Amino acid sequence: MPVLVVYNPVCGNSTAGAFFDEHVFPLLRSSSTAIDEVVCTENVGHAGTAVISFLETHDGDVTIILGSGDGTLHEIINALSLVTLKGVRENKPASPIRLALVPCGTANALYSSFFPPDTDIENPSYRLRSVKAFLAGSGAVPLTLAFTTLSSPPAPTVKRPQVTVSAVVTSTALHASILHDSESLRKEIPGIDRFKVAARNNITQWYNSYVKLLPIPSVGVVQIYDPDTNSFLPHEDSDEDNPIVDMYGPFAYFLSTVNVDRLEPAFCISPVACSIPSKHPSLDIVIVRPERDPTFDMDTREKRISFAEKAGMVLSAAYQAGSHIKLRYGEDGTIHDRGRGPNVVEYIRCGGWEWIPDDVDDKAHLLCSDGAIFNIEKGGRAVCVAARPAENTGFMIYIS
Ligand SMILES: Nc1ncnc2c1ncn2[C@@H]1O[C@H](COP(=O)(O)OP(=O)(O)OP(=O)(O)O)[C@@H](O)[C@H]1O
Repeated sequence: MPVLVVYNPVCGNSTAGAFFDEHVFPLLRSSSTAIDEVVCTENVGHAGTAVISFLETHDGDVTIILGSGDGTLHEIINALSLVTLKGVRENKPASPIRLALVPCGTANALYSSFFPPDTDIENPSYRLRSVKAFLAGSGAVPLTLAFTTLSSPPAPTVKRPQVTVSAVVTSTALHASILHDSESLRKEIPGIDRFKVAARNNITQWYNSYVKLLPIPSVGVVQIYDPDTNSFLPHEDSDEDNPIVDMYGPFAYFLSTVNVDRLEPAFCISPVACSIPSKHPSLDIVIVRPERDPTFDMDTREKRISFAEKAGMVLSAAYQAGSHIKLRYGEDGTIHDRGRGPNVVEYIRCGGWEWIPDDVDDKAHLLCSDGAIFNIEKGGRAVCVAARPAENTGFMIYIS
């Protein structure tokens, strides 16, 4: 099986090169694994072009040993989704790409979801688990992908919509604003603390949008998580005759995941994604709408400032093993982890969603796909749908 090594020297704290020299290459040498090519990425987009040219010159099922964060994998997936392969693969059926991940990025959401940390995340033996699974001939699990189409408003000349593919997260609202702002903090704060700084700067913001939740095709309805029974139930507004759920803002938080239950080793934002795995390709969505607060009366600056404390509690609880999904409002609007009041978080499992931002709300037009930021055109919309490529195609991750 052809083996390609790709690592990003500037991801995370810029130590991927040293980690490969000290740990990954010696491990591969000790197991006499033949490496066909090594690529140290030189610029944005290089990982995608390098993988395409490797595939066009090497036949058969390929393994990539990838030292990066989630963003570099995102680049590879998106580069491949845009090309028709030539060379040795011209007119050949697609074959799967198997990945051994080496976490070298800032957040490493995919790695820490497949390998929930039970030790120091800097420990080399923790970081080499996926490579060791590959060397041991273990199985690889297929990734579900989220395809988001960003459409322009209707116009006399039709513009081709933009498509982005996520393997981790597709979000709008607070999370998209955090990722948008945190990029400019990368040099100053190379670690995950830059996300916390960006969160503090955006926490009073609300986002006006109209949302449609689409059913999981094989299930027929949109589902909602019920903390009392720790299970998914049909959403009260979704049945087989009318499965689509209409939802109105303002939204404080709107984030969907595939494949992962966390976005950082300890930030378990969609905790049941892994503890109650979906049998079908689907998205887990975490939504916070301030209007569910029993004390909400109108959207004022004061209300946004006082609600920011509650939004902060939700995010803090996500760091406590994902306990935000159990939070409820008391009658006076205070938040508790018990009681019978409305759930603070609406935790949805569905086949897809549409986000149609209010024209006058600029920040509601931001969309994040695995850290890459997009702007939805005024009058346009974003439609995100989950899919799992057919067996023997797509991307697979070696796990132990
Ligand atoms: N030589 C390079 N110089 C500058 N940027 C690069 C280079 N090689 C790759 N990149 C870019 O680095 C960006 C960051 O990589 P990546 O997302 O993998 O790491 P991260 O952001 O630190 O981690 P995570 O996504 O897990 O938070 C990618 O968008 C990639 O295009």
